[in-house]
Amino acid sequence: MYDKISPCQTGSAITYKDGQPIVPDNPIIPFIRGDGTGVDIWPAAQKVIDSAVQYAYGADRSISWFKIYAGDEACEKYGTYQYLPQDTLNAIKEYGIAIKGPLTTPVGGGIRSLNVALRQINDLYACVRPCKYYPGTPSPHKTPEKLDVIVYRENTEDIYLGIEWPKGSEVAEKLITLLNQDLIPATPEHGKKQIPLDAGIGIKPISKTGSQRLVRRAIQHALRLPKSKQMVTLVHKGNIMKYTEGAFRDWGYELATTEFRAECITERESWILSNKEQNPDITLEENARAIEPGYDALTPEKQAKVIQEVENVLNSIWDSHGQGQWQDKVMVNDRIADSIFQQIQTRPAEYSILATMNLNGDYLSDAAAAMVGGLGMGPGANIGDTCAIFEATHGTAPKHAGLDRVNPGSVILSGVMMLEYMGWQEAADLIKKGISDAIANREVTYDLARMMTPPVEPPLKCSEFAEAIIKYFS
Ligand SMILES: NC(=O)C1=CN([C@@H]2O[C@H](COP(=O)(O)OP(=O)(O)OC[C@H]3O[C@@H](n4cnc5c(N)ncnc54)[C@H](OP(=O)(O)O)[C@@H]3O)[C@@H](O)[C@H]2O)C=CC1
Ligand SMILES: O=C(O)CCC(=O)C(=O)O
Ligand SMILES: [Mg+2]
Repeated sequence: MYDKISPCQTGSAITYKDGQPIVPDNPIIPFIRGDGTGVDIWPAAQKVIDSAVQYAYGADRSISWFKIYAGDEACEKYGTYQYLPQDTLNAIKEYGIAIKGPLTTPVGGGIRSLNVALRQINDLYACVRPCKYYPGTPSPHKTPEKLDVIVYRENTEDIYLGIEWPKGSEVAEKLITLLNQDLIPATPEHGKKQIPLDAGIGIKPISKTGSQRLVRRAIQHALRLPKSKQMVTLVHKGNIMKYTEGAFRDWGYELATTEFRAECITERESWILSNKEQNPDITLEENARAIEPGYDALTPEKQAKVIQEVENVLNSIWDSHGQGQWQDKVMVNDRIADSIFQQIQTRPAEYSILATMNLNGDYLSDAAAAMVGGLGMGPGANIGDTCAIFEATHGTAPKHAGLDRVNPGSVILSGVMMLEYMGWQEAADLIKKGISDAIANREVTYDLARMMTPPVEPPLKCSEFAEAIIKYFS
């Protein structure tokens, strides 16, 4: 089954039942070291994870690491341009869970992202990136402790599908001509718009299936959170991209109010119900006016639609969700993407799970990580129904590569997510304690050291930070 690698002699594979991993006491877990700073970070992360498992379970549990290859290391082993060998794909499929360091993607030409390819090939449709504050972490934000969000990023479609053509290529010109001469004129809403002939063209598919399976996972996750954090915000730019990003929002609400009807309340429904709770005699029209800004300026048809919406909500969920019962449900709301970037800064405590499409999620997860200490503290998981790959939010940070200086925290925290996913909570908790204590004692790498007051000098090396975390297990 494998060409140039040999699976571990001890241990067995993680399997899946109904989307949940079944984890033996000695799982074989494939790992990709990664390019750039992967050479520094991965050994540090592996050491911390192994120490935590050993400390928590003694001889009862251990991980058998299976080294697999991608990126530069794969080309060295498998030959030129062999960035993602079949061996690697086979191992991930066979063993069900993998963890990886970052992999380089060139800008402009060159290979397409290996990171994205791994997600698409394994159908890891939910990219889960928690951004939570560890006390003592320096932050550019005044109240970083108020931010505790999880970005749920759709991971398989959107422009990351990589279907695009460069300016001047035969297909781009053909497509532009077809659009300009045929499809755009045949669509009245597009008027006389035309695409410049010297445009590159990219395709942004957002499907109902892809959107709803992501939102489904986000709602399921919200249901496992404490009541005060049971919120899912659908983040989109649906005012501009109506049939892709706008549709994502609509499909999200549709799912919440059908499949999760008993468990969810939308923000608008909550306004309708609470208006009636505060004033049992409120008319449908008064209620409609209260929930719809600019109601009086609407056409009679649009006003009738809002009134109908109020009536439908009261008829369908007053008994199950009214009289305050909605306050115990998962709150599903939506925000326009540009606005959420300022909302997490100005009103961080009001958000919990941010469910969004691929590009928005990519941007948002870096921005949210910055608020709680930077990319050195941003873990992530790519989750599907029969496979999961854990990796940091950050990339290869090439200027720091090989210097033993970057923060391994993101990959270590991705390891924490992996341990939690495996149900090895004791080991995960030990690492979280180790990180908290190391930061509280100002034992940190350069990125956190430079933001502390006074700055920590000299900062710990990458490998020393791992040692410090392990030291604080006891
Ligand atoms: N999943 C993946 O594997 C990803 C891969 N990439 C790829 O990585 C490459 C480099 O991308 P780039 O845009 O530079 O983004 P990076 O995330 O690699 O780095 C940007 C900056 O973030 C900070 N940073 C990143 N990692 C750490 C860390 N572990 N500890 C402390 N600070 C850190 C550094 O800031 P400073 O220098 O200011 O201290 C660094 O210069 C590209 O090829 C990109 O495609 C990008 C994202 C994800
Ligand atoms: O694949 C890459 O090179 C970049 C991906 C990325 O930025 C991300 O997944 O956050
Ligand atoms: Mg990114």
